Amino acid sequence: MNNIPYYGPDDVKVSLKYEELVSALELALADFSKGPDGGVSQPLRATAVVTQFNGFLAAMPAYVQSRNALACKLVTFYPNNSAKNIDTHMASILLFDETSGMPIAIMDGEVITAMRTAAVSAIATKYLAEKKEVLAVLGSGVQARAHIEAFVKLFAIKKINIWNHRSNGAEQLAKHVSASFGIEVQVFADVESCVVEADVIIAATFSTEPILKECSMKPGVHINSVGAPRPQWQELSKELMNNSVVYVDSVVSATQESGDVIKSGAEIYGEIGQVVLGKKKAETTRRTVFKSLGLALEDAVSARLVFDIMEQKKQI
Ligand SMILES: NC(=O)C1=CN([C@@H]2O[C@H](COP(=O)(O)OP(=O)(O)OC[C@H]3O[C@@H](n4cnc5c(N)ncnc54)[C@H](O)[C@@H]3O)[C@@H](O)[C@H]2O)C=CC1
Ligand SMILES: O=C(O)C1=NCCCC1
Repeated sequence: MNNIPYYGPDDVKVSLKYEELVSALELALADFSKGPDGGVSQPLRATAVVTQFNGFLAAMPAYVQSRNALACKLVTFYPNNSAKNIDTHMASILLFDETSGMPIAIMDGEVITAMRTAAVSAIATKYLAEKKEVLAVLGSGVQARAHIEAFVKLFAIKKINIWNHRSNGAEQLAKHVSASFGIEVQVFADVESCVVEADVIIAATFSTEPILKECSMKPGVHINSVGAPRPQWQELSKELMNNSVVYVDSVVSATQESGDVIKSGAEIYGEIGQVVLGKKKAETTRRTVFKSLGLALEDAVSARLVFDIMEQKKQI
């Protein structure tokens, strides 16, 4: 592993553009949902649990043939870090040459994790949301911010509603959004008022209990839920899950990792890759939930994009 390049968070930020990420990930998710013929190899992530510190270390390897992307992300998530002002997620990605297995780059995985998760929610939203003007965001951390940045870039968002269980987090995010994008932003003290007029809802919290429950929502509202990535954790209620058409990134991941799916017993209608392929209907008039667990293939494709762009820059 001598002399392989390291790409830090700033390199990743300048390399990745949401439009390009969405196109690349849409095709890779479709490849994944083709099954064995799709050229994607991705085992369920292996997670070590550090019980006494409420911490997790996950290994996420994947190969995506159509993108020449072979990589493994190592990611820790420690929900209690926020009280200590330390990042709750830390990640590194090792990229390999697919022909020889030789490591070719190591890079920051935190920016990639934020951007690719938001990009995948945007793909689900593109297909499943009838309207995309009013966005309700539950949570005010890294994912909430990345989702707002991606959605403002990709859709004609007119208003953003924010709720967080600690109101100062929501206030801070609202200030950032208003200063950066000049869009109307409102902070809400309760989830119900935050979501009532929304076309699209993002749930991106570290909650382990349902925070979004049955309440007054637009009939065709689309919900992206990216939190609750453990089998015992939930951020959506059982009733909400059972009264929605549920799409996932991976049936294997959702049925083994998602408390929202496992504890509700809700039926999964299909994978978002099957929607991209036209094999499952994109429901837009009924309420839809996209349950995202996060897939290693998303990291591999993103890391390969960063590598190719950084290599091109060296040639100039
Ligand atoms: N689906 C995917 O691909 C990915 C999912 N995630 C998950 O998304 C969620 C958010 O991640 P980040 O924004 O990076 O984390 P973060 O630590 O930056 O933000 C967490 C947010 O949840 C809030 N929160 C904490 N405890 C809560 C509680 N008990 N009830 C309600 N809200 C609470 C915090 O105030 C904060 O707004 C986490 O569950 C994380 O593991 C993270 C990366 C990728
Ligand atoms: O996909 C990821 O990366 C993660 N997903 C959920 C937990 C934290 C990391």
